[in-house]
Amino acid sequence: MKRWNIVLTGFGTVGKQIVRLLAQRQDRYRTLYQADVRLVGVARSNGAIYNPDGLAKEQLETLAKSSLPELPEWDGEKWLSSVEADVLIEAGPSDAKTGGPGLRYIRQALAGGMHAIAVSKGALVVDYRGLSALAQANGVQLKISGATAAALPTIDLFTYNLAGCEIKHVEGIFTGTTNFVLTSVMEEGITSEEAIRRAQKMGIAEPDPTYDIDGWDTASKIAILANAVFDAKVNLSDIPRASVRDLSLEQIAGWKRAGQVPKLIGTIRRTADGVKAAVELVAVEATHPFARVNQTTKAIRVETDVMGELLVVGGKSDPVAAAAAALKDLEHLLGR
Ligand SMILES: NC(=O)C1=CN([C@@H]2O[C@H](COP(=O)(O)OP(=O)(O)OC[C@H]3O[C@@H](n4cnc5c(N)ncnc54)[C@H](OP(=O)(O)O)[C@@H]3O)[C@@H](O)[C@H]2O)C=CC1
Ligand SMILES: N[C@@H](CC=O)C(=O)O
Repeated sequence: MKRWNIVLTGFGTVGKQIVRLLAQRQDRYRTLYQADVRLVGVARSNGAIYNPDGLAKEQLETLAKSSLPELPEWDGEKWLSSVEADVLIEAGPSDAKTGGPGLRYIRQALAGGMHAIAVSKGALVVDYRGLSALAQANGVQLKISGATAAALPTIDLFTYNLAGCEIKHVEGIFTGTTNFVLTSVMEEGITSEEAIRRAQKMGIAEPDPTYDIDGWDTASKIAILANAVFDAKVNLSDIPRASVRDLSLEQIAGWKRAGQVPKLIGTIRRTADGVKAAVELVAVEATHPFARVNQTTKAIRVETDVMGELLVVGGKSDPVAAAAAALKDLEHLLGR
């Protein structure tokens, strides 16, 4: 039985679900992969716990309950360099400007020979290429399902199911929060502010919901996918974005009168000038397949050269589903 030590950075809404599912699935890992998977370390914003034999339930409960004391001298990178682990799962904040702590943790993990599973997006937005090269140079893997629409298959669809195909065009509903807002204002008649509050309660909106509402979340996901799948060099700042904030009653009434349904759609297309990505607010006709993708559900449509067109609908945004997507990546590592 091979031992797999896991460390987790970020113990918030998704991190807690990762911990719960990891514990629940221990027997599955033993039976299917002959893997003794142990969570040995968990870090929050200003403190962490570590036990090389595996963290006890009580230690995790204490960490979850504690409002950690202010420890300005606590250094997450120093802590990470002191732990022994095979896999880092990064579920801290998504900082798409600098990469935030996630970028430093993932770099450090890969350079030190750990596989990394990213749930946060910032590191990948800022330096997917660098991280991918670092992983390759160190003989480890960088897995990114959680950061690329999580339960909706995107990166795995491209790399496994469509392996060998030329991807010509991608479009999708990649952000559950914005789809929930649009569905709510159209069908329930509530304001976008109220819909955002509900998305926050469900744990799917980003800590600063502006990141979702103004299209940054979708832009981040398509930037990562464009760079990972199309080997492009797309910067977040190059991607034109649309927002679902301040939708007027006239706009909503107009869509309803025309029988159209508004959707925030991310696209990646090959052009003569290279790969282009965009986030647009599109009023699709009622017959369009995206018109029936509602609430927190997401969808992706892909055009390929030889496998035709594919449409995947589902993989709603949800913290448990996001945790499950990260652990799908873990199973791919265990099963190598
Ligand atoms: N929510 C969702 O449905 C999904 C979220 N994601 C991504 O997953 C990530 C986590 O989301 P979510 O759990 O909702 O966010 P939360 O805000 O609930 O949790 C963030 C966690 O990160 C911790 N953290 C902050 N700074 C550091 C640091 N320097 N070192 C270690 N830990 C740190 C926080 O610590 P503390 O507890 O001390 O505050 C907290 O535990 C985000 O990047 C998000 O974009 C991806 C897919 C779906
Ligand atoms: N904020 C995102 C969740 C993670 O990617 C969403 O609403 O889909």
